[in-house]
Amino acid sequence: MEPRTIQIHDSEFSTYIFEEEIIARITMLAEQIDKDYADKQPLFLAVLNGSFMFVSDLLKRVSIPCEVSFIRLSSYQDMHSTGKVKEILGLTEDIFGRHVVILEDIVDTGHTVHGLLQQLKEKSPASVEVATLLMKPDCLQHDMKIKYVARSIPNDFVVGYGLDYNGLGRNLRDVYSIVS
Ligand SMILES: O=P(O)(O)OC[C@H]1O[C@H](OP(=O)(O)OP(=O)(O)O)[C@H](O)[C@@H]1O
Ligand SMILES: Nc1nc2[nH]cnc2c(=O)[nH]1
Repeated sequence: MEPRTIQIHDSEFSTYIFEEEIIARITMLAEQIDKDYADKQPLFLAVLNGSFMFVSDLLKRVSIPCEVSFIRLSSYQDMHSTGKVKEILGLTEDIFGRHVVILEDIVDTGHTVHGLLQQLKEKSPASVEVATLLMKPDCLQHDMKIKYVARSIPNDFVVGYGLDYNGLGRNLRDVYSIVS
């Protein structure tokens, strides 16, 4: 496949993970989830916005009975200045006793997923795991295990396949990495 370079806002990006590889990796992830969650009827919780393409391509390939729901996380400053805390918006399901799988496009510092895991665990699910398209292991700032990772990447800013740069780039079929 021919590499392509694009401009988004003030920055240049180059093709990094092509659609074919993305789909192949997602297919493997779906097979693993099918095995691990057979007879468990998991509830997939997709974290918007960035996860929308990943969620669509993953769940088309998951064949066990399952449910899916979409949540957003609103950021606000904690009163005690411990950093950003994120409140879950749109979680209407009762997750008590359920097998929950969080779906993310990327785990970078891990702040988002870590905060979400803490809040979900307070609601006593039977289990909670995370499935992410991309992960930057060198950036992770929390001691946590991400069970399902389609692709690990270095610490470079990426766009495409749901991920944006200041609002643009989510519609790209491939993942692009920053050049300059
Ligand atoms: O591991 P972290 O450092 O917390 O970064 C990962 C988060 O960043 C992105 O979301 P963003 O807040 O950009 O919102 P979006 O999904 O609407 O683009 C991504 O979708 C993850 O939720
Ligand atoms: N678009 C985008 N969003 C992110 N959120 C956390 N890391 C990233 C990244 O590399 N790209």
